[in-house]
Parts: sequence; structure tokens; C-alpha cells
Amino acid sequence: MMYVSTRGTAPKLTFEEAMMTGLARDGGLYVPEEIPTLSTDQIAAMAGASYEDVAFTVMKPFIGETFTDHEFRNLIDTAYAGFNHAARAPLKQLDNNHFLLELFHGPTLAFKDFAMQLIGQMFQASLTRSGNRITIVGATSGDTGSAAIEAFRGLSNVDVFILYPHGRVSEVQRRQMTTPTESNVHALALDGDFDDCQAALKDMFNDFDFRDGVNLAGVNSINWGRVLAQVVYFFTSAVAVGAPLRPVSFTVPTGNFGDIFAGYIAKRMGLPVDKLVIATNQNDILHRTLETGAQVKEGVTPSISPSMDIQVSSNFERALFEANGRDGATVAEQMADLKDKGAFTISQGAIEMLRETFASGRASEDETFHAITSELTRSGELLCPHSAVGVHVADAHQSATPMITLATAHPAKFPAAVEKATGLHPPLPPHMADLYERDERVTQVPNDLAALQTLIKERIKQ
Ligand SMILES: Cc1ncc(COP(=O)(O)O)c(C=O)c1O
Ligand SMILES: N[C@@H](CCOP(=O)(O)O)C(=O)O
Repeated sequence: MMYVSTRGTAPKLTFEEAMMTGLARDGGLYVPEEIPTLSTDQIAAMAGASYEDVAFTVMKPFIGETFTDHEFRNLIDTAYAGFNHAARAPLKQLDNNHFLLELFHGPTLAFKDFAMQLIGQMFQASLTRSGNRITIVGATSGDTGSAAIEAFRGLSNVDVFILYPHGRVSEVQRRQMTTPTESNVHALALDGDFDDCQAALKDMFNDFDFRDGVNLAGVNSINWGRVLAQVVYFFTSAVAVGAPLRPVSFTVPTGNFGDIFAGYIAKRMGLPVDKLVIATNQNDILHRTLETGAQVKEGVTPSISPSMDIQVSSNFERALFEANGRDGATVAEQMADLKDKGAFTISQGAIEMLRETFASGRASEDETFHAITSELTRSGELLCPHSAVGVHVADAHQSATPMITLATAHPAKFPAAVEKATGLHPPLPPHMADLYERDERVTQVPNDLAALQTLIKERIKQ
């Protein structure tokens, strides 16, 4: 299995090379040259299997010769051993035909742990073989950063720098990133929004002297390995409500489009998915894109679901690549227009293809608060604001097909919003109970590429 860039001109890579490379050298994102499919019998056999069994079946066709079956199975088992729920991704019934997929039972209480814990294992196995040392730089609106730090803290052959938007993540998210004491962890509070953090990260990848000089690696969903690991729970949950015998729809709280793109891959692999519903907060660029056929960037407005405060949605590029018939030149033009003019248009054929697969909706701040309050009454489930955006949008897309909404974070990561909506203060789990007493260590940085690169180079010399 080889991987190709969405912009068409970077070299083809193996799974391991694509995983360790991050952004393609033409600025694009790596995707598999072909998307493997699973048979109906293989999907049916997932009923009653463990999460780890399903993970192996789903991911194995993508990894080529990178790991033997035995190695890969061990990496999967180790990755999920620290999860706080035997099912890893349990499914709760909210009402008759609406289910909630709880993805927050990992160590940092967000869905990012599913991929990041596995990527941590795969990176370590690869680095042990090669003897290389790498510098990970990650951009986060709150959850990727803490999950990455958790997966890579204390490793002697990895430095991990996390750029987060100063003042725009929740206090719990910030403390998760600023309180680890390991010297290979560097939390950087950038003077800007998440889009600025992600743009700086991509600029670092596109500066080949810097990239090669520090041996830059990426653990954002730029990295195909991140998307791949997230495909698994679409299978486990769909099978639990009747797939492959009956179709299922998903609503996915969306920002950088990685999670919902994983759902799209599951569909292409043969999972009977009816609709994939994009749920956005007031930063609704993706909802507007689907409605109008043009992507027009506006400023980011801070919300109570801060992890989705994103306008430049990185993985939408992967969807565009598919919608444009895998024409990398068109994608490269559209991405250049987005960067230079703040907008691009999608052809009629491509937007029709996107609308066949995806639906969309948005939740205002009031609707998000209301969803938290009313879900507590309806099912007793305490939602985080991101999951509440999902539930609000899903309720408007109900049909005879079962709907699964992804609950992407634990409510205890966003106690202020949850308490305002319900009067309840969700407690942190025992392993994080003293989070507020731990000392913080963070460097405030300007939104200036050269200054960031200098800081990173100096830190890794120490
Ligand atoms: C809690 C939470 N929900 C939803 C999202 C959106 O996910 P994606 O960026 O994959 O669309 C994020 C950020 O990625 C998140 O942290
Ligand atoms: N919401 C994310 C933003 C980064 O997304 P990623 O999936 O590309 O890592 C976050 O919480 O950091």
C-alpha cells in the first residue's frame, strides 16, 4: 500500500514513511493510493469482537509491511490498555433511534487519545528501528495537544512542542498541556487563534531547511496515521446498531475535519453509512461550504466549544481531493486561493459528490447550552459542549436510519460551560484530581514564524 499527496506532486510513500513525514513536501496531505474494502462477512464478524480485534481488522490493510501482524497487534493492545472502559468506545442510547458514542475514556478525556495513543506506540517502534531522533510540533485548539503530550512525554528521542492559542482553550485543557514536568515537553501559548497555530505548523513543514534540520514530525491529523486510527470506532459502533445488515448515519462535531473524514473512509471501506452529518459551532465555515459550494474564510469567533473554533479545516483538503476525482492540481489551486484570497469555489460535480455523502448543520451558543440542559433531562447524559453541538445537529437530521452522534470529549474538560447549562460541576477523574494544584510551565510566543523556529532550534540544542 502506497500513499499519495492530495496536491499530486510529492513522492509516493509507504505507510511508515507517510506517518513519519507528516505534511507532504508539495504542501498536501497523504492519502492511501487505493482505499481497501472489507467484505460484508468481515464486517458482520465484528459483532461481539473486542475493540482491539476490530482495530486490527480495519487498520491492517493500510499499514503494508510496516509491522508484522504480531507486532501490530501488540502495539494496538498496548495503546488501548490505559483506557478507562472495557469497551473503549461505549455506545449509549439517547432516545429511540439516536445513540451516543462516548470517545472520552482515554487518558486525556477526548477522542484524540484513540489515535494518539496508537501513534505514540507506532512512532516508538519505528524510531527504535531507525535510531532517529525527531522534533514533533503540533497545533492544537485544546485536545490534540494534551493527547500528544500524554503519548510522547518522557521519551528520550522525541521533543514535543505544542502551539495553542493563548487564552482560547479551557483551563483544564491548558493545565493538561502546561503541567507535565518532563523536559521533552514544551507548551507554547501563541498570540493568535488556532488557524494561526496550524498555519505556523504548515509553514514549518514547508521550510525544508528547518524541517530537515530538526527532523520535523507531525501528529496532527495532517498525519494519515491519526485519521486511520479514528476509522475503527465507526465500525465498532455501526455494527453494534445493526450494520452491515442495516445502514447507519453519524453526526460528527467537526473542526479540522479529521474525525468525519475517518467516517468517510469507513464508508468507502464498505461500512453501510447513509449520511455523515457535519456539526459545527458558530464557526460554521464547513456548513456554509456545503450549502453554497464556496469556502469563504471569516475570522474565528471564540465559543464554548473551543476545540472547534477553526476556520481553515485541514482535512477538508482530503475530501476535496476525492470530490475532484483525485485531481491534485485542482486541489493545489483551491488551497492557494484559500491562502491568498481567503476563498475558493468547488465545481458543480464535486459539490454534488460532497452533498451525496455529507449533510451539515450548526449550533449557536444558545442552542449548545440548551442541548446540554435538555439532554440531561432526556437521557441523563451530561454532554461536553462539543458533543452537545453534535446532538443538537443530529436531532435535526433524524430519520428511520439509526443515528450515532460522536461524544468527542468528557464534560469535565469544560466545567464552566457545563455548570452554566446544568448547575452541575463535572468532577475530574482520579488521575487528574490534583490538576489545579500542579505547577504550570509555558512559554508565551508571538505569531512569528522565524521567532518560533529559533525558539525550537534553541530548545532542542539544550
Ligand atoms: C472535543 C472535540 N470535538 C470535536 C473536534 C473536531 O474534530 P475534527 O478536528 O477532527 O473535526 C475536536 C478537535 O479536533 C475536539 O477536540
Ligand atoms: N480540535 C483539535 C484541532 C487540531 O486537530 P487535529 O485533529 O488536526 O489534530 C484540537 O483539539 O487540537
